Amino acid sequence: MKKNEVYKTQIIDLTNMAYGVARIDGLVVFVPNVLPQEEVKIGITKVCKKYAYARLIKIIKPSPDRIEPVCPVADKCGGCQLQHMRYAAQLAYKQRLVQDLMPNQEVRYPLGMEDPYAYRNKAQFPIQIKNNQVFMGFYRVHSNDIVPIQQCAIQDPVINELYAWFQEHLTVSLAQGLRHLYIRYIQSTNQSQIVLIGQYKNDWEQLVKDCVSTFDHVASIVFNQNNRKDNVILGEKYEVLYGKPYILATCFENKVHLHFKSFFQVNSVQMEVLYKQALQAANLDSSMTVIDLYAGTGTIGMMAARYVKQVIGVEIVPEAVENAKENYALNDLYNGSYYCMDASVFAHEMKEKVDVVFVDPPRKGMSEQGIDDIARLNPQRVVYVSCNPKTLARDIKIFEQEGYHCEYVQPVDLFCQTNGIECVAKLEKMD
Ligand SMILES: C[S@@+](CC[C@H](N)C(=O)[O-])C[C@H]1O[C@@H](n2cnc3c(N)ncnc32)[C@H](O)[C@@H]1O
Repeated sequence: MKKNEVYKTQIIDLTNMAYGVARIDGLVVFVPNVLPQEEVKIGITKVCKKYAYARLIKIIKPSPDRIEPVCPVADKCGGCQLQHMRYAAQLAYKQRLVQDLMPNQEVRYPLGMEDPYAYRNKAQFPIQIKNNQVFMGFYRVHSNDIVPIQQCAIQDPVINELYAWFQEHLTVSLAQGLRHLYIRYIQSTNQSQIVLIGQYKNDWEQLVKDCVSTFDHVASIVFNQNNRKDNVILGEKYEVLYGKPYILATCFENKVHLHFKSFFQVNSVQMEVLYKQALQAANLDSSMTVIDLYAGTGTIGMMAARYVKQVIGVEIVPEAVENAKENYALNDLYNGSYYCMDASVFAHEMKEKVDVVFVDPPRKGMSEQGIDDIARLNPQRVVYVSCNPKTLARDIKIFEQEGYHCEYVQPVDLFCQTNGIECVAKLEKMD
Protein backbone atom coordinates (compact mmCIF):
# COMPACT_ATOMS: atom_id res chain seq x y z
CA MET A 1 0.00 0.00 0.00
CA LYS A 2 1.26 3.50 -0.88
CA LYS A 3 0.24 7.07 -0.20
CA ASN A 4 -2.30 8.48 -2.70
CA GLU A 5 -3.50 5.04 -3.79
CA VAL A 6 -7.27 4.83 -4.18
CA TYR A 7 -9.39 1.91 -2.92
CA LYS A 8 -13.02 0.87 -2.85
CA THR A 9 -13.76 -0.75 0.50
CA GLN A 10 -16.31 -1.41 3.24
CA ILE A 11 -16.20 0.21 6.69
CA ILE A 12 -16.40 -2.51 9.32
CA ASP A 13 -16.22 -0.59 12.60
CA LEU A 14 -15.91 2.82 14.32
CA THR A 15 -13.06 3.50 16.78
CA ASN A 16 -13.34 5.45 20.04
CA MET A 17 -11.98 8.46 18.11
CA ALA A 18 -14.90 8.01 15.66
CA TYR A 19 -12.60 6.89 12.82
CA GLY A 20 -14.08 4.31 10.48
CA VAL A 21 -12.10 1.07 10.19
CA ALA A 22 -11.44 -0.77 6.91
CA ARG A 23 -9.17 -3.76 6.29
CA ILE A 24 -7.20 -3.74 3.05
CA ASP A 25 -4.43 -6.24 2.20
CA GLY A 26 -4.19 -7.26 5.86
CA LEU A 27 -3.70 -3.65 6.96
CA VAL A 28 -6.10 -1.70 9.20
CA VAL A 29 -7.02 1.60 7.56
CA PHE A 30 -8.54 4.47 9.57
CA VAL A 31 -10.92 6.82 7.74
CA PRO A 32 -12.66 9.87 9.26
CA ASN A 33 -16.22 10.96 8.36
CA VAL A 34 -17.52 7.47 7.52
CA LEU A 35 -19.85 5.01 9.24
CA PRO A 36 -19.93 1.22 9.73
CA GLN A 37 -21.36 -0.78 6.82
CA GLU A 38 -20.73 2.03 4.32
CA GLU A 39 -19.13 1.23 0.98
CA VAL A 40 -16.65 3.97 0.23
CA LYS A 41 -13.91 5.14 -2.12
CA ILE A 42 -10.88 6.30 -0.13
CA GLY A 43 -7.46 7.80 -0.83
CA ILE A 44 -4.50 6.70 1.33
CA THR A 45 -2.91 9.65 3.16
CA LYS A 46 -0.32 7.92 5.40
CA VAL A 47 1.07 4.39 5.66
CA CYS A 48 2.63 3.04 8.86
CA LYS A 49 3.90 -0.49 9.65
CA LYS A 50 0.65 -2.01 10.91
CA TYR A 51 -1.97 0.52 9.87
CA ALA A 52 -2.71 3.37 7.48
CA TYR A 53 -4.85 6.51 7.29
CA ALA A 54 -7.09 7.51 4.41
CA ARG A 55 -9.44 10.30 3.41
CA LEU A 56 -12.95 9.81 2.15
CA ILE A 57 -13.31 10.45 -1.60
CA LYS A 58 -16.85 9.18 -2.21
CA ILE A 59 -19.60 7.30 -0.42
CA ILE A 60 -20.75 4.52 -2.73
CA LYS A 61 -23.40 3.05 -0.39
CA PRO A 62 -24.33 5.17 2.65
CA SER A 63 -25.28 3.80 6.06
CA PRO A 64 -28.97 4.18 7.08
CA ASP A 65 -27.54 6.16 10.04
CA ARG A 66 -25.99 8.80 7.78
CA ILE A 67 -27.47 12.31 7.76
CA GLU A 68 -26.37 15.59 6.23
CA PRO A 69 -24.28 17.51 8.81
CA VAL A 70 -25.85 20.79 9.92
CA CYS A 71 -22.48 22.54 9.74
CA PRO A 72 -20.91 23.13 6.29
CA VAL A 73 -17.36 22.61 7.65
CA ALA A 74 -18.17 19.56 9.82
CA ASP A 75 -15.67 17.38 7.90
CA LYS A 76 -12.84 19.93 8.23
CA CYS A 77 -13.15 21.45 11.70
CA GLY A 78 -11.82 19.29 14.55
CA GLY A 79 -14.78 20.06 16.85
CA CYS A 80 -17.41 17.47 15.87
CA GLN A 81 -16.62 13.93 14.76
CA LEU A 82 -20.19 12.62 14.44
CA GLN A 83 -22.38 15.28 12.87
CA HIS A 84 -22.96 12.97 9.90
CA MET A 85 -24.48 10.30 12.20
CA ARG A 86 -28.13 10.19 13.29
CA TYR A 87 -28.33 11.14 16.99
CA ALA A 88 -29.94 7.84 18.11
CA ALA A 89 -27.05 6.01 16.44
CA GLN A 90 -24.55 8.30 18.22
CA LEU A 91 -26.01 7.21 21.56
CA ALA A 92 -25.88 3.51 20.59
CA TYR A 93 -22.24 3.99 19.49
CA LYS A 94 -21.35 5.63 22.83
CA GLN A 95 -23.04 2.84 24.81
CA ARG A 96 -20.95 0.27 22.93
CA LEU A 97 -17.82 2.38 23.31
CA VAL A 98 -18.16 2.45 27.11
CA GLN A 99 -19.28 -1.20 27.34
CA ASP A 100 -16.29 -2.40 25.27
CA LEU A 101 -13.94 -0.66 27.70
CA MET A 102 -15.52 -2.39 30.71
CA PRO A 103 -17.07 -5.67 29.47
CA ASN A 104 -17.83 -6.94 32.98
CA GLN A 105 -19.82 -3.90 34.12
CA GLU A 106 -23.50 -3.05 33.73
CA VAL A 107 -23.33 -0.08 31.36
CA ARG A 108 -26.73 1.56 31.01
CA TYR A 109 -28.01 3.29 27.87
CA PRO A 110 -26.70 6.88 27.57
CA LEU A 111 -29.08 9.68 28.56
CA GLY A 112 -29.20 11.97 25.55
CA MET A 113 -30.60 15.40 24.64
CA GLU A 114 -33.91 16.16 23.02
CA ASP A 115 -32.22 18.78 20.85
CA PRO A 116 -28.56 17.80 20.49
CA TYR A 117 -27.35 21.12 19.04
CA ALA A 118 -26.63 24.66 20.31
CA TYR A 119 -25.75 23.34 23.77
CA ARG A 120 -22.19 24.56 24.44
CA ASN A 121 -21.81 27.40 26.95
CA LYS A 122 -18.11 27.97 26.28
CA ALA A 123 -15.90 28.48 23.21
CA GLN A 124 -12.21 29.20 22.74
CA PHE A 125 -11.46 30.53 19.27
CA PRO A 126 -7.80 30.62 18.17
CA ILE A 127 -6.74 33.89 16.50
CA GLN A 128 -3.96 34.34 13.95
CA ILE A 129 -2.88 37.23 11.75
CA LYS A 130 -1.76 36.15 8.29
CA ASN A 131 -1.17 38.35 5.22
CA ASN A 132 -2.47 41.34 7.14
CA GLN A 133 -5.80 39.58 7.84
CA VAL A 134 -7.29 38.32 11.11
CA PHE A 135 -8.25 34.61 11.11
CA MET A 136 -10.53 33.19 13.79
CA GLY A 137 -12.30 29.84 14.01
CA PHE A 138 -11.44 26.34 15.13
CA TYR A 139 -8.37 24.24 14.47
CA ARG A 140 -8.44 21.78 11.58
CA VAL A 141 -8.12 18.17 12.89
CA HIS A 142 -4.52 17.39 14.03
CA SER A 143 -3.20 20.78 12.90
CA ASN A 144 -2.68 24.38 13.93
CA ASP A 145 -4.41 25.69 10.80
CA ILE A 146 -7.55 27.65 11.53
CA VAL A 147 -10.76 26.69 9.75
CA PRO A 148 -12.64 30.01 9.54
CA ILE A 149 -16.24 29.40 10.57
CA GLN A 150 -19.33 31.59 10.29
CA GLN A 151 -21.09 29.91 13.18
CA CYS A 152 -20.90 26.68 15.12
CA ALA A 153 -23.88 24.30 15.30
CA ILE A 154 -23.12 23.07 18.83
CA GLN A 155 -22.47 26.51 20.37
CA ASP A 156 -25.17 28.53 22.07
CA PRO A 157 -26.44 31.01 19.42
CA VAL A 158 -25.44 33.88 21.75
CA ILE A 159 -21.81 32.72 21.54
CA ASN A 160 -22.12 32.66 17.74
CA GLU A 161 -23.45 36.23 17.84
CA LEU A 162 -20.58 37.45 20.03
CA TYR A 163 -18.07 35.61 17.86
CA ALA A 164 -19.50 37.25 14.69
CA TRP A 165 -19.28 40.66 16.40
CA PHE A 166 -15.60 40.13 17.25
CA GLN A 167 -14.91 38.90 13.71
CA GLU A 168 -16.25 42.21 12.49
CA HIS A 169 -14.63 44.45 15.12
CA LEU A 170 -11.23 42.84 15.76
CA THR A 171 -9.08 44.72 13.27
CA VAL A 172 -5.50 43.66 12.54
CA SER A 173 -4.15 46.29 14.94
CA LEU A 174 -6.56 45.27 17.74
CA ALA A 175 -5.76 41.58 17.23
CA GLN A 176 -1.97 42.08 17.58
CA GLY A 177 -0.60 39.78 20.28
CA LEU A 178 -3.91 37.92 20.71
CA ARG A 179 -3.89 34.11 20.80
CA HIS A 180 -7.46 33.18 21.74
CA LEU A 181 -10.90 34.66 22.21
CA TYR A 182 -12.69 32.85 25.05
CA ILE A 183 -16.46 33.29 25.39
CA ARG A 184 -18.76 31.86 28.04
CA TYR A 185 -22.52 32.37 28.02
CA ILE A 186 -24.85 31.10 30.74
CA GLN A 187 -28.42 30.94 29.49
CA SER A 188 -30.10 30.57 32.90
CA THR A 189 -28.71 33.92 34.11
CA ASN A 190 -28.30 35.58 30.69
CA GLN A 191 -24.69 36.52 31.51
CA SER A 192 -21.70 36.30 29.23
CA GLN A 193 -17.98 36.68 29.79
CA ILE A 194 -15.28 37.47 27.26
CA VAL A 195 -11.61 36.75 27.86
CA LEU A 196 -9.04 38.21 25.47
CA ILE A 197 -6.04 35.89 25.78
CA GLY A 198 -2.72 37.11 24.44
CA GLN A 199 0.89 38.11 24.97
CA TYR A 200 0.20 41.73 25.84
CA LYS A 201 -2.70 44.08 26.44
CA ASN A 202 -3.74 46.17 23.48
CA ASP A 203 -5.66 49.43 23.19
CA TRP A 204 -9.10 47.83 23.67
CA GLU A 205 -10.86 50.60 25.58
CA GLN A 206 -13.24 51.47 22.73
CA LEU A 207 -13.74 47.84 21.76
CA VAL A 208 -14.80 47.02 25.33
CA LYS A 209 -17.19 50.01 25.45
CA ASP A 210 -18.74 49.08 22.09
CA CYS A 211 -19.12 45.44 23.06
CA VAL A 212 -20.82 46.24 26.36
CA SER A 213 -23.17 48.77 24.76
CA THR A 214 -24.12 46.30 21.99
CA PHE A 215 -24.81 43.28 24.23
CA ASP A 216 -26.58 43.79 27.55
CA HIS A 217 -25.71 40.24 28.65
CA VAL A 218 -21.94 40.93 28.68
CA ALA A 219 -21.16 40.99 32.41
CA SER A 220 -17.38 40.62 32.32
CA ILE A 221 -14.46 41.29 29.97
CA VAL A 222 -10.97 40.21 31.00
CA PHE A 223 -7.49 40.32 29.52
CA ASN A 224 -5.53 37.16 30.32
CA GLN A 225 -1.80 37.28 29.66
CA ASN A 226 -0.32 34.14 28.17
CA ASN A 227 3.32 34.11 27.03
CA ARG A 228 3.69 30.35 27.33
CA LYS A 229 5.38 28.40 24.55
CA ASP A 230 3.08 25.34 24.88
CA ASN A 231 -0.58 24.98 23.85
CA VAL A 232 -2.12 25.67 27.29
CA ILE A 233 -4.77 28.29 26.56
CA LEU A 234 -4.94 30.31 29.79
CA GLY A 235 -2.03 32.15 31.39
CA GLU A 236 -1.62 33.09 35.06
CA LYS A 237 -1.98 36.89 35.13
CA TYR A 238 -5.12 38.76 34.24
CA GLU A 239 -6.68 42.21 34.32
CA VAL A 240 -10.39 42.87 34.48
CA LEU A 241 -11.43 45.31 31.73
CA TYR A 242 -15.14 45.35 32.58
CA GLY A 243 -17.25 43.91 35.44
CA LYS A 244 -15.82 41.19 37.70
CA PRO A 245 -13.48 38.29 36.93
CA TYR A 246 -16.48 35.96 37.36
CA ILE A 247 -20.05 35.74 36.10
CA LEU A 248 -23.16 34.23 37.65
CA ALA A 249 -24.26 30.73 36.64
CA THR A 250 -26.68 28.26 38.19
CA CYS A 251 -26.73 24.55 38.93
CA PHE A 252 -30.24 23.40 39.93
CA GLU A 253 -31.48 25.99 42.46
CA ASN A 254 -27.94 26.98 43.45
CA LYS A 255 -26.32 30.21 42.30
CA VAL A 256 -22.72 29.81 41.15
CA HIS A 257 -20.00 32.45 41.02
CA LEU A 258 -17.96 31.27 38.05
CA HIS A 259 -14.44 32.64 37.56
CA PHE A 260 -13.07 32.34 34.02
CA LYS A 261 -10.35 30.04 35.40
CA SER A 262 -12.89 27.76 37.10
CA PHE A 263 -14.21 24.61 35.51
CA PHE A 264 -17.89 24.40 34.56
CA GLN A 265 -19.50 21.64 32.48
CA VAL A 266 -19.85 22.92 28.89
CA ASN A 267 -23.40 21.60 28.57
CA SER A 268 -25.55 23.24 31.27
CA VAL A 269 -28.69 21.18 30.48
CA GLN A 270 -26.98 17.80 30.60
CA MET A 271 -24.85 18.88 33.57
CA GLU A 272 -28.02 18.72 35.67
CA VAL A 273 -28.98 15.32 34.20
CA LEU A 274 -25.48 14.07 35.08
CA TYR A 275 -25.46 15.45 38.62
CA LYS A 276 -28.97 14.12 39.29
CA GLN A 277 -27.57 10.68 38.44
CA ALA A 278 -24.64 11.30 40.78
CA LEU A 279 -27.04 12.33 43.57
CA GLN A 280 -29.24 9.25 43.06
CA ALA A 281 -26.18 6.99 43.12
CA ALA A 282 -24.97 8.62 46.36
CA ASN A 283 -28.11 7.68 48.34
CA LEU A 284 -27.46 10.39 50.95
CA ASP A 285 -28.92 10.97 54.41
CA SER A 286 -28.68 13.68 57.03
CA SER A 287 -26.14 11.84 59.23
CA MET A 288 -23.51 11.68 56.51
CA THR A 289 -20.12 13.29 55.94
CA VAL A 290 -19.42 13.61 52.23
CA ILE A 291 -16.18 14.42 50.39
CA ASP A 292 -16.33 16.28 47.06
CA LEU A 293 -12.95 15.62 45.41
CA TYR A 294 -11.99 17.65 42.30
CA ALA A 295 -14.73 20.01 43.38
CA GLY A 296 -14.47 22.93 40.94
CA THR A 297 -16.84 25.68 42.11
CA GLY A 298 -18.63 23.26 44.46
CA THR A 299 -21.55 22.40 42.15
CA ILE A 300 -21.74 18.72 43.15
CA GLY A 301 -20.96 19.41 46.82
CA MET A 302 -23.67 22.09 47.12
CA MET A 303 -26.23 19.75 45.61
CA ALA A 304 -25.29 17.14 48.23
CA ALA A 305 -25.03 19.68 51.08
CA ARG A 306 -28.84 20.01 51.26
CA TYR A 307 -29.14 16.33 52.26
CA VAL A 308 -26.14 15.65 54.53
CA LYS A 309 -24.47 16.74 57.77
CA GLN A 310 -21.34 18.13 56.15
CA VAL A 311 -19.43 18.38 52.87
CA ILE A 312 -15.66 18.67 52.57
CA GLY A 313 -14.50 19.84 49.14
CA VAL A 314 -11.04 19.73 47.56
CA GLU A 315 -9.92 21.53 44.43
CA ILE A 316 -6.53 22.60 43.07
CA VAL A 317 -7.41 25.87 41.25
CA PRO A 318 -7.41 28.71 43.83
CA GLU A 319 -10.01 30.80 41.95
CA ALA A 320 -12.41 27.83 41.88
CA VAL A 321 -11.96 27.24 45.62
CA GLU A 322 -12.70 30.93 46.23
CA ASN A 323 -15.84 30.54 44.09
CA ALA A 324 -16.89 27.43 46.02
CA LYS A 325 -16.60 29.22 49.36
CA GLU A 326 -18.56 32.23 48.04
CA ASN A 327 -21.14 29.91 46.50
CA TYR A 328 -22.01 28.20 49.78
CA ALA A 329 -22.65 31.58 51.40
CA LEU A 330 -24.54 32.79 48.32
CA ASN A 331 -26.92 29.85 48.70
CA ASP A 332 -27.26 29.99 52.50
CA LEU A 333 -25.43 26.71 52.91
CA TYR A 334 -23.20 26.56 55.97
CA ASN A 335 -22.17 22.90 56.14
CA GLY A 336 -19.39 22.94 53.54
CA SER A 337 -15.65 23.56 53.89
CA TYR A 338 -13.39 23.76 50.86
CA TYR A 339 -9.61 23.31 50.61
CA CYS A 340 -7.22 24.29 47.87
CA MET A 341 -4.95 21.28 47.47
CA ASP A 342 -4.19 18.16 45.49
CA ALA A 343 -7.03 15.63 45.87
CA SER A 344 -4.68 12.67 46.43
CA VAL A 345 -2.63 14.51 49.06
CA PHE A 346 -5.90 15.42 50.83
CA ALA A 347 -7.12 11.77 50.75
CA HIS A 348 -3.74 10.67 52.11
CA GLU A 349 -3.86 13.12 55.02
CA MET A 350 -7.58 12.87 55.84
CA LYS A 351 -8.38 11.31 59.22
CA GLU A 352 -12.14 11.86 59.70
CA LYS A 353 -14.82 9.23 59.16
CA VAL A 354 -16.38 9.55 55.71
CA ASP A 355 -19.63 8.06 54.38
CA VAL A 356 -19.70 8.97 50.67
CA VAL A 357 -16.98 10.25 48.34
CA PHE A 358 -17.73 12.01 45.06
CA VAL A 359 -14.78 12.08 42.66
CA ASP A 360 -14.86 14.04 39.40
CA PRO A 361 -11.26 14.09 38.13
CA PRO A 362 -9.92 15.47 34.84
CA ARG A 363 -9.44 13.19 31.81
CA LYS A 364 -6.35 11.44 33.20
CA GLY A 365 -8.44 10.00 36.04
CA MET A 366 -7.03 9.15 39.49
CA SER A 367 -3.72 7.79 40.72
CA GLU A 368 -3.52 4.30 42.19
CA GLN A 369 -2.25 5.85 45.43
CA GLY A 370 -5.23 8.27 45.47
CA ILE A 371 -7.69 5.37 45.11
CA ASP A 372 -5.86 3.43 47.80
CA ASP A 373 -6.12 6.45 50.14
CA ILE A 374 -9.86 6.83 49.47
CA ALA A 375 -10.39 3.11 50.16
CA ARG A 376 -8.48 3.52 53.45
CA LEU A 377 -11.10 6.12 54.49
CA ASN A 378 -13.57 3.24 54.13
CA PRO A 379 -16.58 5.15 52.69
CA GLN A 380 -19.72 3.09 52.12
CA ARG A 381 -19.98 4.45 48.58
CA VAL A 382 -17.88 6.20 45.94
CA VAL A 383 -19.65 8.06 43.16
CA TYR A 384 -17.21 8.46 40.29
CA VAL A 385 -18.08 11.11 37.66
CA SER A 386 -15.81 10.81 34.64
CA CYS A 387 -15.34 12.46 31.24
CA ASN A 388 -13.02 9.69 30.05
CA PRO A 389 -14.41 6.11 29.99
CA LYS A 390 -10.91 4.72 29.38
CA THR A 391 -9.46 6.00 32.68
CA LEU A 392 -12.79 5.25 34.41
CA ALA A 393 -12.53 1.58 33.34
CA ARG A 394 -8.94 1.46 34.67
CA ASP A 395 -9.89 3.12 37.98
CA ILE A 396 -12.98 0.93 38.55
CA LYS A 397 -10.67 -2.12 38.38
CA ILE A 398 -8.44 -0.59 41.06
CA PHE A 399 -11.48 0.20 43.26
CA GLU A 400 -12.57 -3.44 42.82
CA GLN A 401 -9.17 -4.63 44.04
CA GLU A 402 -9.67 -2.33 47.05
CA GLY A 403 -12.96 -4.07 48.00
CA TYR A 404 -15.56 -2.03 46.08
CA HIS A 405 -18.20 -3.39 43.71
CA CYS A 406 -19.32 -1.36 40.71
CA GLU A 407 -23.15 -1.55 40.69
CA TYR A 408 -23.57 0.19 37.32
CA VAL A 409 -22.20 2.82 34.99
CA GLN A 410 -24.62 5.42 33.61
CA PRO A 411 -23.35 7.36 30.59
CA VAL A 412 -24.79 10.84 30.01
CA ASP A 413 -24.25 12.60 26.69
CA LEU A 414 -22.85 16.07 27.37
CA PHE A 415 -20.91 16.19 24.10
CA CYS A 416 -23.48 15.53 21.36
CA GLN A 417 -22.04 15.35 17.80
CA THR A 418 -18.61 14.47 19.20
CA ASN A 419 -17.05 11.21 20.40
CA GLY A 420 -17.05 12.44 24.04
CA ILE A 421 -19.21 10.95 26.81
CA GLU A 422 -19.58 11.52 30.56
CA CYS A 423 -20.31 8.66 32.96
CA VAL A 424 -21.40 8.18 36.55
CA ALA A 425 -20.21 4.97 38.21
CA LYS A 426 -21.69 3.77 41.48
CA LEU A 427 -19.14 1.93 43.62
CA GLU A 428 -20.38 0.23 46.78
CA LYS A 429 -18.23 -1.12 49.63
CA MET A 430 -18.50 -4.93 49.76
CA ASP A 431 -19.27 -6.39 53.19
C1 LIG B 1 -13.93 17.57 35.60
S1 LIG B 1 -13.63 18.96 36.61
C2 LIG B 1 -14.90 18.78 37.80
C3 LIG B 1 -15.23 20.01 38.59
C4 LIG B 1 -16.50 19.97 39.42
N1 LIG B 1 -16.70 18.71 40.09
C5 LIG B 1 -17.68 20.33 38.57
O1 LIG B 1 -18.47 19.45 38.30
O2 LIG B 1 -17.80 21.48 38.16
C6 LIG B 1 -12.16 18.51 37.41
C7 LIG B 1 -11.68 19.49 38.44
O3 LIG B 1 -10.53 18.94 39.09
C8 LIG B 1 -9.61 19.98 39.33
N2 LIG B 1 -8.31 19.32 39.52
C9 LIG B 1 -7.42 18.92 38.58
N3 LIG B 1 -6.39 18.28 39.14
C10 LIG B 1 -6.62 18.26 40.48
C11 LIG B 1 -5.92 17.72 41.60
N4 LIG B 1 -4.77 17.08 41.45
N5 LIG B 1 -6.44 17.88 42.82
C12 LIG B 1 -7.61 18.55 43.00
N6 LIG B 1 -8.33 19.07 41.97
C13 LIG B 1 -7.85 18.93 40.73
C14 LIG B 1 -9.73 20.87 38.12
O4 LIG B 1 -9.26 22.17 38.38
C15 LIG B 1 -11.25 20.84 37.88
O5 LIG B 1 -11.90 21.86 38.57
